[in-house]
Amino acid sequence: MKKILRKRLVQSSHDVEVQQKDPNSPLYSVRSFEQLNINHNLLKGVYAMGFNFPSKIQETALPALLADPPQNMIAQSQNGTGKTAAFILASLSRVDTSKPFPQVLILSPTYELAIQTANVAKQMGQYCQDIKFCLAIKGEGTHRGRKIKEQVIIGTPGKVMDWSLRYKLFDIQKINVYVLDEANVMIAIQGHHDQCIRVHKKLSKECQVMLFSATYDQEVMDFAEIIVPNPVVIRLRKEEESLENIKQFYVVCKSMDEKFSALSNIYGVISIGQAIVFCHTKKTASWLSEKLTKEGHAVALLSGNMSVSQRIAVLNRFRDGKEKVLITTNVCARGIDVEQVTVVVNFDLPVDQKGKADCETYLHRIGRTGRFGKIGLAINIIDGPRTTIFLKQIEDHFGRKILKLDAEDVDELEKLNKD
Ligand SMILES: Nc1ncnc2c1ncn2[C@@H]1O[C@H](COP(=O)(O)OP(=O)(O)OP(=O)(O)O)[C@@H](O)[C@H]1O
Repeated sequence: MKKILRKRLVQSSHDVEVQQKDPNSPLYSVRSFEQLNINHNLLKGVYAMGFNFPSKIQETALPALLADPPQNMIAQSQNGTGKTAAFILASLSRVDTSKPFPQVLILSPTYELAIQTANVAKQMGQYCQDIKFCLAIKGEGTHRGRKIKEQVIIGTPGKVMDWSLRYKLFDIQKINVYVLDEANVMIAIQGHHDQCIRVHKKLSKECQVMLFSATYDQEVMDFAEIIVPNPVVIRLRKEEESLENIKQFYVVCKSMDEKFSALSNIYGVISIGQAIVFCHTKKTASWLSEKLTKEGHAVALLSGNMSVSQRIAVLNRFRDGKEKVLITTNVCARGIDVEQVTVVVNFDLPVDQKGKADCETYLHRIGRTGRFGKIGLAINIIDGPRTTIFLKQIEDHFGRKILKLDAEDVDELEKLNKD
């Protein structure tokens, strides 16, 4: 199995350039970054990050976002196709460094994501030394009353609302660019929705609004079109949402012990890259991590009841490859970008509040692998009729077959080579 996966997952280095020439790929581009009229110093940052050509979303969104007058946008593109870079390039292009106050406000649903986005922004802006960044997340105190001078604020909705509306640490009317990353969840989740809308209502009429997400519910889309005036809308068809480069499989187990042993077998193959294992509850996640640790495996656990600093420390260790496996719940399903993740395991399939398969979360979870055209594997563990139905619902929703895999049977594993 190790051999097969190594062949499939690691020898895919030619892929990005090939995919960028394939018109059907989300990485396809006809233009270069130079042709997108990006500021010279930002362009240097882009190249320093190793980006040679824009992806489809970058080349489609940037001309409209950089146009004069600024265009509002509601954009959709698959997981891992470079949305973050698109909105950061557009936002940083609008910063007037002669003005020492916030002009760009980027909201993320979690603090891990806000930190990650801020890091991308700092890298992209590394040659624009006068652009300053400020993180508005839990744990980041500001001295009461200290006005924020940095031009770019990246944070979570609650903290941003506190700093702007409650403590008046910056003037929201002076914000020129307002970005909602993971817009679907920002609008669909009640708490975030209320905070984003309260901030949004205080923006000036001229402020450019950008919504980016890999998925949009119809209600969210309807609502977004009401709050974002005259937007340029970039949408995907349902069948384009799930990525070809992520191969999806399922394994059937009869008991918790079998699930555990299937996972142990899978664990055996992931020394070649890294894996994220998703569980339904914090309890299962910690049970699983204890059990694997007892067997001598180095695993990391990330769950919602950890403190801010613990969560960030766990993610940093995982990013640095200190642990190969991260066991988590939905807290890590969205946006987290760790390039070396080759396998995602759904120890439990995601379920929504109505007791149906949560297809959107499924897509975001498996999108933690297969970043920017890399090949990834998603393995779903099924343990009875209920989860079989969920799997079917997911297949039907995306119109994509999920193949059976026998974690014990080498011939079956050969299937990985054929798709
Ligand atoms: N033009 C490019 N060339 C090469 N790599 C790129 C390019 N744009 C982005 N990337 C890389 O691709 C990966 C995925 O990008 P990013 O995180 O922006 O995707 P995303 O669409 O925001 O994903 P998600 O929907 O999961 O949040 C990152 O590691 C990023 O550095």
